[in-house]
Amino acid sequence: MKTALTIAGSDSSGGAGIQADIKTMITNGVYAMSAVTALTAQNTTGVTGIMDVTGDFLKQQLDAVFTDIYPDAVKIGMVSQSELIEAIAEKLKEYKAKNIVVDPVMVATSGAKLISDEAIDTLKEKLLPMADVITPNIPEGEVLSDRKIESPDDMVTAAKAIFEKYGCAVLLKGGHAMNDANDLLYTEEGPQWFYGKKIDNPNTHGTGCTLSSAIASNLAKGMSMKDAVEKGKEYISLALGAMLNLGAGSGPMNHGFAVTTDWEVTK
Ligand SMILES: Nc1ncnc2c1ncn2[C@@H]1O[C@H](COP(=O)(O)OP(=O)(O)OP(=O)(O)O)[C@@H](O)[C@H]1O
Ligand SMILES: Cc1ncc(CO)c(N)n1
Repeated sequence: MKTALTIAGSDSSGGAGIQADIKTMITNGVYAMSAVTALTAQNTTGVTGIMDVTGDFLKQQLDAVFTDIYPDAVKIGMVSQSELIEAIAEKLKEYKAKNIVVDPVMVATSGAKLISDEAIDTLKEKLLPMADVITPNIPEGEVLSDRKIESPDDMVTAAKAIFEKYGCAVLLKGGHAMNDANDLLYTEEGPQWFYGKKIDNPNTHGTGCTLSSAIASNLAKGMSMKDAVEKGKEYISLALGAMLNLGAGSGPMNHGFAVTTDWEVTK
C-alpha cells in the first residue's frame, strides 16, 4: 500500500485540516499519517482558538514518521509560525521527501487568519522552492505573486510569475472567487486549465485541504501531475456533490462518499 503524510493543523470539527486530509487519503486508497502543527478549536462557524506545537515537537513527529514508514507523498497545510516552517524544511531536506504538495493556507473559509505575516515570508523563502506543486486560491495567489487577480488571464500571469519565482508547479484555484470551478495548473510545460462544474453547495469548509490531499494521494500512487490534479478535482466534485449538510455555518463535505458500509461482505 502506498503511504502519505499530512503536516497540518487539527480541525476539531473534522471538515478541514488533518481530519479532512486523513479522510481524503483513506478514500483515495493510501495509508495516511500525520504530523500535527497546531490544534485549532474550530467549527463550521469559525475558529475560536489556536495552539501551536513547538518546533522541536514537530521535528520529533517527523523523525518518528520518516524513520519508520517512509511517505510516498507529503502534503503540507496550515503552518502558522516561521519556526515550524523552518523545522519542516529542515526535515524534508534531511529525509529527501518526495512528492511534496504545499497548500499555502492563509485564511480559513470562515475568515480566520491562520498564518502570521512573518511566516508568509518564511514559507516563500524555505518551503515553496522545495514543493513539487503548490495549491493557492486567488487571495493566496495574489499574496504570492504580488499582483491583483481579477480575470482568467490574470490567473495565467500570476501562476506563471509564481512558477518562475519559486520553481514549483502551481495549481491556482479559481473556485469561489473567480469563475465556475476552473483551476489553472502551471508547470514547465506552460499553463493548463482544469474545468470543473460549479456545484451548488454552500458547504465548502475544507475544500482546499481536501483537494491538496487528494493530489498528494494520487502522486503517492505514481500518477503524473496532470492526472493527479484531474483525478483530485473529480474526487472533490463528488465529495461536494454528496451534499452533506452539517453545522450552522459553511459545513464539511462527505469525504467518505465512496466508503462502503458493506465491509462485512469482504471479510
Ligand atoms: N462549489 C464548488 N463546486 C465545484 N468545485 C468547487 C466548488 N468550490 C470549490 N471547488 C473546487 O474545490 C477545490 C478547492 O478550491 P477552493 O478555491 O475552495 O480552495 P480554498 O479556498 O483553498 O479552500 P479553503 O476554503 O479550504 O481554504 C478547487 O478545485 C475548486 O475549483
Ligand atoms: C486546521 C485548518 N487547516 C486549514 C484550514 C483551511 O480551510 C482550516 N480551516 N483549518
